[in-house]
Amino acid sequence: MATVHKINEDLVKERQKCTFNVQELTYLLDGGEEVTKERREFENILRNVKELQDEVPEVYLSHKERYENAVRKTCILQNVRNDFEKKREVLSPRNIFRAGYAVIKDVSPFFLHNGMFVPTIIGQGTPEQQAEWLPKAKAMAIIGTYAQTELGHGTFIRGLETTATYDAKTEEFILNSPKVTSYKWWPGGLGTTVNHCITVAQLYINGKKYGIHPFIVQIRDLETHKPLPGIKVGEIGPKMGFATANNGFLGFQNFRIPRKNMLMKNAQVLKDGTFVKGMNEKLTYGTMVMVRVNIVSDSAFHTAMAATIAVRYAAVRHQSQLKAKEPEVQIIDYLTQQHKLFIAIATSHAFSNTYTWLYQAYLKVVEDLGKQKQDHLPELHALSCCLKATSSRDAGVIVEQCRLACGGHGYMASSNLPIIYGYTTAAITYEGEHTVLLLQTARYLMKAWMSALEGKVLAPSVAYLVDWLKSDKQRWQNTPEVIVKGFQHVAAGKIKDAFDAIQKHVKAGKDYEDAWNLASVQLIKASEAHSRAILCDGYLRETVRTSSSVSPSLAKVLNHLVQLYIVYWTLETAGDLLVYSNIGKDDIAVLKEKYEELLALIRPNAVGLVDAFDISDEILQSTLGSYDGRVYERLMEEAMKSPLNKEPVNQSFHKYLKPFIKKAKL
Ligand SMILES: CC/C=C\C/C=C\C/C=C\C/C=C\C/C=C\C/C=C\CC/C=C/C(=O)SCCNC(=O)CCNC(=O)[C@H](O)C(C)(C)COP(=O)(O)OP(=O)(O)OC[C@H]1O[C@@H](n2cnc3c(N)ncnc32)[C@H](O)[C@@H]1OP(=O)(O)O
Ligand SMILES: Cc1cc2nc3c(=O)[nH]c(=O)nc-3n(C[C@H](O)[C@H](O)[C@H](O)COP(=O)(O)OP(=O)(O)OC[C@H]3O[C@@H](n4cnc5c(N)ncnc54)[C@H](O)[C@@H]3O)c2cc1C
Repeated sequence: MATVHKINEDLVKERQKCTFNVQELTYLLDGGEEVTKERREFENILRNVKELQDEVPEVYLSHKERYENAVRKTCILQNVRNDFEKKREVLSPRNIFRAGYAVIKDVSPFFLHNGMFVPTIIGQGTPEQQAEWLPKAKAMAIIGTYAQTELGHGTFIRGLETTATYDAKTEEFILNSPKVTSYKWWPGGLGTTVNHCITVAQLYINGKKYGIHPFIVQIRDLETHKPLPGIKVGEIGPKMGFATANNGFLGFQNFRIPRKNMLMKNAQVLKDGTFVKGMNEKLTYGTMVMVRVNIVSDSAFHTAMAATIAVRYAAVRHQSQLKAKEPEVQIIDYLTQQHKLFIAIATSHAFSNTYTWLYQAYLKVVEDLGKQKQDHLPELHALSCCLKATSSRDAGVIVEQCRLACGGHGYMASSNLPIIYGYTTAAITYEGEHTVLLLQTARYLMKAWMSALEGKVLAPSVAYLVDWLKSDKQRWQNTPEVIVKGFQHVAAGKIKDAFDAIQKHVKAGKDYEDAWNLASVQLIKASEAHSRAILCDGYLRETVRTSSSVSPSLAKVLNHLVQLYIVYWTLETAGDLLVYSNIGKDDIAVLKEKYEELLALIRPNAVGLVDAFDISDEILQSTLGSYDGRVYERLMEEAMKSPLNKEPVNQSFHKYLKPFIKKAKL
């Protein structure tokens, strides 16, 4: 039977101070009591699967052992999930995603199967293709990944070099990787796990190029798992993080696949080689849009994990004295510590709220596309690009800030902060590199600005440009609503500046493309400002909306958090607000005080707020962040698991140190 330990006294006191019902907030964050119950039930089942407990912590395993262990546990997880879903509803993707952390600790080698392979079959396959592959993929009779990026190209996907040449005689495509730069590079699970993949390749028919399209390709024998003839596949080696994601490379040599393996929901190739264009060639990029939306949710979760670890640790840790002769204080009582940590809690809420409406917008576009309507696609693309870029970047900064807030112990692998950082920082690059996505949104913003100048009606997310053109002289007030308008003014001002900069370069004789490049620092700043305005506006609206349906005590805390978020970003971007809005120096001084007041208001609820994320110890995997606060005991227990502590004298002493010391001359 597991030993039950006493909860750290500081944490007990912190929990007594909490002014709201933690459970109520958990239900709200999960999206309802039923979702929480389902999640806890599944997590409880996993907790009791003995084979999922590691005897040796993963960090001490070799690269190979770590991968093999991850595959072993992923298979168990999948079986437990299948059994669970036989009896009940299908688990929500968010609940699966969270539970995965309790099992794999790093990134699952099946991550891309569920995250992109299955969604691409759904999003890009015809009903017949779905009928053929979906049941097998969902049951994991076939395991796949999404192979798009190549050694030579990740961002500029129109430049991909893998070719799929149609042979009308045999009704097949012939896949080839003509150069080393055309090898697929990065896909998760590709290394040694999957037997299928979606390959994105340049389509050629009768010598003519028709752009990139997705193909479903079997790459390994289903029985022996050996690469099929014409396939060269392997793992790319260790990375900064993603240790068990099993990222791989893949090359083709005259590898033939049947015509039906081109996913043809959009464009099609008929038997005789006739190419039929789709409604919009960018629909081929659909899976990426979906994942970018999901990354906003991932960012919320990673921020919540880091906040939970760092806030609990800050409540348990005592260091230095505020006043001489008084006991050392909990480090959470230093205002600078609160400044580092409470924004982490608020940021997670901001991203969760944003994800809620962004996901709805995504579903609406998918529904519209089913009816051949694509009016809202450009707006969704622009929103998903800048919100993915900003949320992943902010999450990376916040996780690192939480690590630093834990002092030396934050640097321990057993704090789990390094692994969480490895994950969040990767998301800044994958699924569309940060700058590149901001520039995609900037394209949309430049067009929106033109339309605003022409007096056209704009999409809701950029409608503030019209308001700004009509009257930008709103009297400043230090209320969240007016501050959000201020962020919109900053965005509008930066959009105008970037637009004018392009025009200036064009008037001076530059090509539009060169002018764009010359203005691109301003363009990304405009995109960032737009993103911040969207985040603050959406977070505020959602909080106002939910506040009416929760208890007054919870509504009050939610209101403190959203205000903190908005005031924090006002102070961070005060220079921009001074340039582009009517805020004055005196308003900033008032807001500094307001910020300090908000830190004080949140202080008694800090532990309650992270408890409400309801991230179990098995998922957190942190010596510093566990629910019971046994920080020092856990640090010592984990240290004792080091293989170097298993023997009193390590053999290297006899082999090297002893002769070395003996030789040393005094
Ligand atoms: C509290 C929270 C709790 C829990 C959290 C939990 C849960 C979440 C739940 C589930 C999560 C589960 C899983 C996560 C998901 C999966 C795993 C994630 C990651 C895995 C690892 C990573 C995988 C990858 O990286 S895959 C590869 C990704 N690659 C890229 O992203 C490439 C980036 N490049 C591009 O996209 C394009 O090249 C481009 C930069 C967009 C440029 O394309 P192109 O040259 O063709 O286009 P132009 O720039 O010329 O623009 C022309 C025109 O097209 C418009 N356009 C472009 N793209 C799109 C689009 N996608 N849709 C619509 N329109 C588009 C563009 O705007 C231009 O329009 P205009 O001409 O009008 O201006
Ligand atoms: C952990 C991880 C997992 C991944 N998993 C997968 C996967 O499963 N499947 C898959 O297909 N891919 C995957 N990728 C690849 C990933 O999608 C790409 O690395 C990413 O899209 C960035 O492309 P790149 O590497 O070509 O960067 P590059 O485009 O070469 O970027 C290098 C620099 O050039 C700049 N740059 C490039 N183009 C422009 C431009 N037009 N304007 C201004 N600046 C520019 C960038 O801002 C950046 O600073 C993964 C990557 C990582 C790190």
